[in-house]
Amino acid sequence: MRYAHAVETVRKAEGELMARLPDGALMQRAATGLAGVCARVLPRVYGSRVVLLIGSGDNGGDALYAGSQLARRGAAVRALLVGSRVHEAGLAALRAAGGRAVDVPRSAEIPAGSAASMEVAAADLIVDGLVGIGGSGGLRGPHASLAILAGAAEAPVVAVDLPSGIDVDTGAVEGTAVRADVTATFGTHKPGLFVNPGAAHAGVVEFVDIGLAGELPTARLECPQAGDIDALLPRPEPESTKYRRGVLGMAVGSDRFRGAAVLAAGGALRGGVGMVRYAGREAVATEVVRRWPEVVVSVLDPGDPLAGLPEGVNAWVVGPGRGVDGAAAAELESILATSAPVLLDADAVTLLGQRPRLVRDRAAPTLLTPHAGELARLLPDTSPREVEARRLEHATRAAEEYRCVVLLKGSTTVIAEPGRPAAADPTGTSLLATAGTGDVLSGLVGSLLSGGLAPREAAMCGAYLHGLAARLAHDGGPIGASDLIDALPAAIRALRAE
Ligand SMILES: NC(=O)C1=CN([C@@H]2O[C@H](COP(=O)(O)OP(=O)(O)OC[C@H]3O[C@@H](n4cnc5c(N)ncnc54)[C@H](OP(=O)(O)O)[C@@H]3O)[C@@H](O)[C@H]2O)[C@@H](O)CC1
Ligand SMILES: [K+]
Repeated sequence: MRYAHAVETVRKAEGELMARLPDGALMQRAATGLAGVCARVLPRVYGSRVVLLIGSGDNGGDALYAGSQLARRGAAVRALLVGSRVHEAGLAALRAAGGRAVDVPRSAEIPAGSAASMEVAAADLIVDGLVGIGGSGGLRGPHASLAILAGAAEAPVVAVDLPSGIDVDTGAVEGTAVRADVTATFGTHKPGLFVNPGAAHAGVVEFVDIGLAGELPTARLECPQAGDIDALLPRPEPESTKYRRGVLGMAVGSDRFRGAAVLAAGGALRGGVGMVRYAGREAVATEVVRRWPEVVVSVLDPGDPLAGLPEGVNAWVVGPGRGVDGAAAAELESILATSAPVLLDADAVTLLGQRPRLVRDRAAPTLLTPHAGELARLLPDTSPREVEARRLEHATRAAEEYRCVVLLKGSTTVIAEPGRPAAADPTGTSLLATAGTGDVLSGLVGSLLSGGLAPREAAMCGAYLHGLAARLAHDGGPIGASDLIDALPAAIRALRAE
């Protein structure tokens, strides 16, 4: 598991550790780790041209000390000073090691052909020490110009602690931010490194241990790795039966959206469920069984649909393609009145917006799996754009307001549960941005719920496998939701092989 802490927590932990260490010791640890990352990125240190982008704060100080270490190993190091101040001791160390510093004019534009722009273009490695955890908002003035120049240069960019310009605690990017190939982060990960758009700016994240672990409380955000997911996934045991492995009830699809039912059932079956019990109209049930003969169906009578809902299921998936009419609302209410874990997706989330109490007052485990548009409908005065830009914040808010677990789908899937650290899925990919992938996810996570996982853990495992399956299914061309289903067994195998 990778853990991330908010800025305020990092500052407090650093303060406590610093009080017990000699002056500057923490920065030296950070700088040495950073120099090591830079040395691994460069084909060779000796003779290479390293350009440091240096802002006012200690982030620049880290870069200057790391630059001094690289200069001692024979690199030609240039520091471009762009802040209103500079870390003087770091600058002195760089100069003593043979590095040079250039003052960048504080004007907003850095003209092509200026010394600074030529240095950046000719670099073998660019180190982003513009701002760290003391930054706020998108980059300003010459900081922004340097970030753009670095993005246009051929050299790899190593970000110090985080890519300058991303919001450390949320991953939001408001304006210009550095796009790094590698980020060397100190002491703990920062939430913005795991959540898009920040995560997409961070590149490969390398953790540099500066001895902070003992001072850190519970993480704000967790990012599960393959081993964590493997440890959570239910495994069939010798005495497993289809009932023990889990019976999943599915109230999904409608005459109009039959494919949603087929895809969701496929996600459940390939997710390892013991048995799927599909409940729906005859035409849909027929399609489901044609594609998946192992599904047991309950054909619902349009005159009295609630009477036909199967009993004795371990968990329910409700909503994808189901519609938002009165019958769908009554069905949702009836399923939420049971004591089984329930996953609400798509139309069921929309219905919930008008009836929040259905979930708020529910004692049994409940999981919502909205995309940004659906989540926005659950939160008053919130637009889908705002949800996309600050995913973590909005998922957390919805989980608290509805007192349940929320999996927010999208460019980074995040999972929130009141009183627990949020989780960010690392496997997400734009390959998943096609119709029907959400239906597959609902079935997959439902199967894990029916297998006994708690909603947060089922959501973490489902999101991880879903992204991994997309990557495995991808052979260069586009993929569809059905390909995801086919790739799920390979994703589970790949996890176990690691
Ligand atoms: N604490 C520790 O023990 C350790 C800390 N460590 C390191 O210190 C880093 C934190 O250092 P920090 O607190 O000095 O802040 P940091 O982010 O370098 O600079 C903030 C300054 O930048 C500016 N600025 C802000 N926003 C801006 C914007 N949008 N666009 C442009 N400029 C902007 C603003 O300056 P001003 O504009 O006022 O000149 C502000 O004052 C941390 O990330 C890690 O790398 C490690 O060595 C380990 C030990
Ligand atoms: K930085």
